[in-house]
Amino acid sequence: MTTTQAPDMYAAGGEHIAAAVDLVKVYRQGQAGVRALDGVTVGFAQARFTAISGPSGSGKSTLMHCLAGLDSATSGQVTLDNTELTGLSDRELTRVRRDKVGFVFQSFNLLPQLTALENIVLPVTLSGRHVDNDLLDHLVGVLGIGDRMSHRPAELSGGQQQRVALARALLARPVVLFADEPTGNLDSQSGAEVLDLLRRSVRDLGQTVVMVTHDPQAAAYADRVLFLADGRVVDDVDATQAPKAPQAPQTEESAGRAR
Ligand SMILES: Nc1ncnc2c1ncn2[C@@H]1O[C@H](COP(=O)(O)OP(=O)(O)OP(=O)(O)O)[C@@H](O)[C@H]1O
Repeated sequence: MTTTQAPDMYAAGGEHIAAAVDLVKVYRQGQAGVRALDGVTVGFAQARFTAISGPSGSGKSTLMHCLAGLDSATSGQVTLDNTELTGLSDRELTRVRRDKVGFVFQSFNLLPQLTALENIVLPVTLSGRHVDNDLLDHLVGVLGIGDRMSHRPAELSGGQQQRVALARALLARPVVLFADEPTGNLDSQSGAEVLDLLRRSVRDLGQTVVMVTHDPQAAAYADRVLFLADGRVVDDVDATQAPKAPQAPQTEESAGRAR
């Protein structure tokens, strides 16, 4: 296990596709302030799967929102694909989010009136780009949703809806795909499948993925796990080097199956 907080390793830009330097976020609450991020310096390498983990209220979502240009920091720097987000206007931030960022949320966020296929292609067509049909076919095949393309979200299971959301995010070829508790609304089987698909997008498509999760089993799918506590990075584990990251404790039943 390696604990790293050295700012020079995580200087903005360089080999990192996304980075935060000395990021502070204070939410004002009347006279008081909540220091949700307290000087976070971290970089994310391309084509890696990073989980941001930590207890409730530790700042995971706030960090993700600042990295993705959904929220602005109180101080510090965020860079995404060599663009410094700090200081951009709302309009410029909207463009960065549209062109460079993909999202997968716990709640799927599909448009209910549209079919699965229409949901998947919507962001690309809205941004005036043409749909890469080869990539679309590939994603639909890998995600196993080919026979669901004409269904509306209400006619799909939670796992299928999250696969549609994943296809929608990946089709746009985002610089970084941010996933916020993507398995939070799924049963464990569907959740494991979605996590495996995220991992495959990193391996097969070279996608960079940053996932917020409080679930150690979900975090175990990542190459790297950042742990936050009280708005600070308290541990940074390279899971490709370390012994396999936290697994569910073995039950009598699973031990029996393994025997
Ligand atoms: N809009 C807001 N206004 C005021 N305080 C906020 C706001 N958003 C978050 N906070 C506070 O900032 C801190 C960090 O919140 P954040 O949502 O980033 O944590 P988290 O680790 O994602 O938590 P969880 O796992 O429960 O989602 C918490 O103390 C939270 O109450």
